[in-house]
Amino acid sequence: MATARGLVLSRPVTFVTGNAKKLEEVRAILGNSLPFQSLKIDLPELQGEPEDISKEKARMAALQVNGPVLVEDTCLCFNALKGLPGPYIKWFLQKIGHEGLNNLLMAYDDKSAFALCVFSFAAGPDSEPITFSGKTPGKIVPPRGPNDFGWDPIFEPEGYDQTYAEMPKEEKNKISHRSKSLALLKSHFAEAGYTFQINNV
Ligand SMILES: O=P(O)(O)OP(=O)(O)OP(=O)(O)OC[C@H]1O[C@@H](n2cnc3c(O)ncnc32)[C@H](O)[C@@H]1O
Ligand SMILES: [Mg+2]
Repeated sequence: MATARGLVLSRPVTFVTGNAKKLEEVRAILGNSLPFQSLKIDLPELQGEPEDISKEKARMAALQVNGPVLVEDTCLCFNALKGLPGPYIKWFLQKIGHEGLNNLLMAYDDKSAFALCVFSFAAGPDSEPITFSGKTPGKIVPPRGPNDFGWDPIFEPEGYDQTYAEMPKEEKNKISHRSKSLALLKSHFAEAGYTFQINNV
């Protein structure tokens, strides 16, 4: 529905993810600024360019939810490997672990990498998703810090001497790929004048 102020979403946005740690971070970063509910579905792992993957995830999620959805896809890209593992990091991590990921770079001096998070928002199953990409540069190091979220122990963001895993959560959330992407999403929602009517649900 369009109003003088912009678009009214009559249903809350559903963040669809199978990853509890992502959800935890998204909740911490968004706080009360953008009301959403969450739904735990493991959407298919797709191939291709990060933005296309994220958009396709949003289309699939919007069909399942039949309403406004938010999804994200996260990549870890090694510069020496021309961006790989990229969107395939989940399988690489699962199969070869932190040590194997370090070993992939053994033949190269360049250990630089970047974390990339691409959020997609679709207003419904018939709407074209829009994407918001956040990127944090860093380097791949032998694991340090608690092993409770993916590749956090082997990613040391540029300008820091701690890995994501060693940083206090609030610190990671200030500089992370995820928070940068969510900052863009928030400004888009503010500019588009989306209004939420979550009390009516
Ligand atoms: O259901 P979805 O949202 O897809 O959740 P997922 O766990 O399948 O996530 P991805 O497909 O985006 O794959 C990204 C991989 O990177 C991991 N990951 C994502 N964000 C991370 C972060 O901020 N720090 C460390 N690891 C992260 C995540 O656990 C996966 O193994
Ligand atoms: Mg996934």
